[in-house]
Amino acid sequence: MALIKADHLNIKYKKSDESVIVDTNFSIEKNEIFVLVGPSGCGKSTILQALAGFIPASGTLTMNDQPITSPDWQRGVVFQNSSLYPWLKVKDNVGFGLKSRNFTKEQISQRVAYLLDLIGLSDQADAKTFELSGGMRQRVAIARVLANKSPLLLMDEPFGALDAFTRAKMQQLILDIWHKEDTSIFMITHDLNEAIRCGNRIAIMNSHDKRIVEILDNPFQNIDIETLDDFDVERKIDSFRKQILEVINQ
Ligand SMILES: Nc1ncnc2c1ncn2[C@@H]1O[C@H](COP(=O)(O)OP(=O)(O)OP(=O)(O)O)[C@@H](O)[C@H]1O
Repeated sequence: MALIKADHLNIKYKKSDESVIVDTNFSIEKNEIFVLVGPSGCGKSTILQALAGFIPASGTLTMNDQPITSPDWQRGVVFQNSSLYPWLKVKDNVGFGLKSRNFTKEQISQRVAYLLDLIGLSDQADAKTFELSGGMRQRVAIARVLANKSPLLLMDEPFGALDAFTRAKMQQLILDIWHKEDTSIFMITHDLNEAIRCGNRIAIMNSHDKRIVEILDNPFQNIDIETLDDFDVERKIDSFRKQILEVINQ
């Protein structure tokens, strides 16, 4: 059974007459990284918001066969500029969501310590978030969502505001987390190299169809394109990138 199922999905914003998403179909399997790419304004974030339960959609949209009707901890969201609680220490930001659920103090502090180690910020546990760099803040935002053990992470351009070097490190971090944690990921990116490095499957939208028009299996997941020096593989990746671009520009 697919984790997420979207059948004949339509999404329309309240104050608008026209649907932004029309009759789209896709599923997200358990433990997959599903990446969505497409031109600016095509409706990627709109799909993510419906998945999060922030906005209503018509058609079928289910998680584990249950309709998605409102936000809940089962779907954790990371935005490009996720806001943290500036008055709380790093460790309290990470553990914040757990306090409202039935966990003991001991369980919370164990989970927080594990996550800080996972994101490489154990030394910053007592720092305030404004003392951190952009990349560090984004790592805390990811850990805060992971703390809930959400079966699905929804990431909207999570590394869009970071420099290329930090971005590459964050992509590796996401892959490491994905290997260690029992989670699935829906990620939006503008960066095709990022899509090819991280996605198991790459879903593609163009600027006019208002739906996902193609979903490709990615044979190159986990390959660090930036440091690749195998000419033959590089050529194949280049042709895969062109294949994606052709669909985007259809
Ligand atoms: N709250 C809203 N109310 C009305 N229309 C909206 C709202 N949010 C987005 N839209 C419209 O929906 C369309 C899709 O926007 P969306 O943000 O989903 O695109 P996107 O593919 O994520 O774009 P980008 O890559 O630039 O972030 C756009 O035409 C946008 O103007």
